[in-house]
Amino acid sequence: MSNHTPVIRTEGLSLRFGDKMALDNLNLIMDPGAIHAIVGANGAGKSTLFRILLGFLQPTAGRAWVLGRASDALTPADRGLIGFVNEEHTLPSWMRVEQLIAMQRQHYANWDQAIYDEVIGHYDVRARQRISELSRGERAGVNLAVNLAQQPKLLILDEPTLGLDVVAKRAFLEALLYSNTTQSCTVVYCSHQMDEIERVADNLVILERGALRHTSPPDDFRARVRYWIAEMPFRGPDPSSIPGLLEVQRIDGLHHYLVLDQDDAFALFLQQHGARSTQSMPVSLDRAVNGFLAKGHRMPVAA
Ligand SMILES: Nc1ncnc2c1ncn2[C@@H]1O[C@H](COP(=O)(O)OP(=O)(O)OP(=O)(O)O)[C@@H](O)[C@H]1O
Repeated sequence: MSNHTPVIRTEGLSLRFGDKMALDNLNLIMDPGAIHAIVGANGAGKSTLFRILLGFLQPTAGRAWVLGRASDALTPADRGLIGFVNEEHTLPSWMRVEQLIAMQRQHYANWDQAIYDEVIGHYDVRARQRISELSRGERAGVNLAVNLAQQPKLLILDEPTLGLDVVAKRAFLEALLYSNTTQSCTVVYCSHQMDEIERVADNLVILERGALRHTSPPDDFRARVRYWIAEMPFRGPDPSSIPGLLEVQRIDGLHHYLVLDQDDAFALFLQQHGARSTQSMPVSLDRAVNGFLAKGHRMPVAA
């Protein structure tokens, strides 16, 4: 694999469960050496994508490559270069931490004890403790430390901080961000927590109902969404006629609009519909992504 080979590539990747498309003609390229965040509403297809990439599921159509290899032809050596952490932090509960480390060290040729020690330094975990005795946050820490110490080329983190408190979340993110491993590996980070995405991601990938809706640095996506407030004595334009509309609210006689891909011409549009004054402001990534995803959310079909 050359330095420029995408770490993950999919072409027309589709997976159908009955009449539901979990992945729908997904074309994705993830370059090496960055932290890519994948976001999408529940059911958008994120876990399905990971299961295909790891070779656990076969697509209905299309193909996927991981580290330059077809995902259905990964060798044990390829798998040794891929780390995977999900929210369950499944580790052998009966083992002591030191036994787990000894086992991993034997199994992974690239094991780097200094990386393990550095990452676990963010946690108060004793080598003699059994995995079953660890708190959820500590188990997440051991899981991350073990995965980073294996020095993977690709590390997939699927909602790794789910169920962790604020302190444990912070420890997890700091351990991840300040680890030397992440300088040399590609991380795919999947989360619903936009504050985490904002902190870690170089690249933002938005999935909606199994299809790719956007990919760019997070700030570029944030810049696509703006918040407008218009003072409008009348009813205002029909929402279906408002370009790029994601959300509309009327608060104290002011009309609030969240819109996608609208430049200053949007002020003119509002003025033409009776706005006496208009004001626009940027939004947080959380607001931008959630407004975007809420717009595409399925509504019940009217009877
Ligand atoms: N084994 C299965 N059988 C039938 N449908 C499935 C199966 N696995 C997933 N699906 C469907 O495929 C879609 C994608 O599911 P997936 O778990 O990949 O979503 P997700 O983006 O990971 O969601 P979440 O954020 O809730 O974890 C969903 O609509 C889900 O109902």
